[in-house]
Amino acid sequence: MDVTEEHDDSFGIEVVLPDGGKPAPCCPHGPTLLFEKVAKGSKEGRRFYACSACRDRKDCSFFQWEDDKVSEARLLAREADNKSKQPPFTQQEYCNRFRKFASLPLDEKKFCQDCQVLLLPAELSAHSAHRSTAVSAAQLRRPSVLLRPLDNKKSNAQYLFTDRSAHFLLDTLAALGYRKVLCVGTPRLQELIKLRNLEQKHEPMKSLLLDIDFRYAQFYSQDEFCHYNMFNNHFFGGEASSAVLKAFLRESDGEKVVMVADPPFGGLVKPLAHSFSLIAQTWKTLKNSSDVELPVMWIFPYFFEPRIQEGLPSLTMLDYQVDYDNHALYKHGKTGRKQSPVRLFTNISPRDVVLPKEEGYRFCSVCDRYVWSLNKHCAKCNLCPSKDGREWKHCSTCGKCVKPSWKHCQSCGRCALPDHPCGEGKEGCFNCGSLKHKRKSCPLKDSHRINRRENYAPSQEVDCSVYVTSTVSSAVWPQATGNSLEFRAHWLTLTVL
Ligand SMILES: C[S@@+](CC[C@H](N)C(=O)[O-])C[C@H]1O[C@@H](n2cnc3c(N)ncnc32)[C@H](O)[C@@H]1O
Ligand SMILES: [Zn+2]
Ligand SMILES: [Zn+2]
Ligand SMILES: [Zn+2]
Ligand SMILES: [Zn+2]
Ligand SMILES: [Zn+2]
Ligand SMILES: [Zn+2]
Repeated sequence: MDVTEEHDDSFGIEVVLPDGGKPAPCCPHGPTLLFEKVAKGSKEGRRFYACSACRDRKDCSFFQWEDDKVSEARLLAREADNKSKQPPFTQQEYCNRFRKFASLPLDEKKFCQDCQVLLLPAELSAHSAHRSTAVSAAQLRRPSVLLRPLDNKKSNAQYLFTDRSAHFLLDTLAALGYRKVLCVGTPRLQELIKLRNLEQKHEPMKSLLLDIDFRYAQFYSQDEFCHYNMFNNHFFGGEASSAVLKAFLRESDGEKVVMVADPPFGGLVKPLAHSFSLIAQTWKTLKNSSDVELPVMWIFPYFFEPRIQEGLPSLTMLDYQVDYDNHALYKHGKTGRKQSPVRLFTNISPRDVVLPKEEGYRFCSVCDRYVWSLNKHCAKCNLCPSKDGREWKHCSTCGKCVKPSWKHCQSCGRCALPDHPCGEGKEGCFNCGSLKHKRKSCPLKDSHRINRRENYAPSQEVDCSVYVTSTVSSAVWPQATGNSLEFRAHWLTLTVL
């Protein structure tokens, strides 16, 4: 059966986190993740391994049932294939190349746009038929501008911060006294930190970039970049590379560490939370203290709040809207549905993260945090209720605030979109929306999924940009295609035989 039908709710797919038992087979992206396909009505589902990093089989086709017997020959072929897909140079070699490149005269500094590499003089002839550009000293310090953003939406989704968001993050972290920033999938933040140090106006900050995009390895030294996969906490450079992280996390000189992660938005929350916990655990062990937590900022769409809090309960969602240069659809300052859905989730005390007044944020003294201008405090709920940036309204029958587009429906006994499939049980399942069964027999009833009843992800309402697919709640970054929003579900595009 080819499982590309996201509406098929007769089964669900969950990630089974590694428990230290049998090691998972590896694809070119490190250890694969174990998934469990749970069919309707059955307790135990069939398990299979698939790539942790790629949600499209075109990018990584690894598939293996957990109970498959894999022949020696196939294992060898797999190993050879994995090796052939690794970067052409080691981090050490990239550093040596960078040093040589930096010492070249300006007119010999060339970057091949086709191959996305800095070229040394001896390599020029091999790239003579390719498009290449000159590289100024300023460009060399801004790799995120020089490199073409990976637009592979299903795997890398390289959306780069606007100056507004990057500077807000940087200024906030500096003001909070952090001197070491662990940049997980945030290359632009890392380069701004380095540029800020060059200004010599502030106390210098250290940064370490962990990213799967090894093109960044060309620009950084060994203690500034690790080729890393955040879905399985895999260091492609092995022990030497994870030792770099360990050294960075050590606060021996009193320099406070903070981790900032901006994973691809379609990524599964559970493995991400697991990797981040492992990093936090390493930090804790080094600190030799059990009652402190590594300060974290996880940047992700608001509708993942329940999932993130399930994985990392100490994180709180802030109202700040993070926006991106190369994402035309969501920009700060727009209203209604055009606002960016991306927020900060942090264990830093919300009252300490001062959101810019000039952009319309204000402090709510009751909630003890900064909120967006349209997020009005509701005296009845005793909180600032809005999640999506629009002004929510209180429904006295439901006893809570709801989205502005919702109306109270007498027959459903709750607020919903005016054109919702009305009447519980009359038109399919109220839990997941399927027309094939009723709520009582919903196979997803007890699973940890975003419930349609909640204010987050009613699949009828397009504006929340989320598409709930069985147990895998896949948030999907809507792609602007003309006037319509194309929703990309993921993970279920895996072919399950
Ligand atoms: C949404 S972008 C964030 C970029 C960030 N906003 C910035 O401006 O620096 C996601 C980043 O995560 C990286 N990434 C994607 N998949 C990854 C993975 N499996 N492991 C580590 N990094 C990954 C991408 O290369 C990209 O840099
Ligand atoms: Zn893979
Ligand atoms: Zn080339
Ligand atoms: Zn409030
Ligand atoms: Zn209310
Ligand atoms: Zn209501
Ligand atoms: Zn109704």
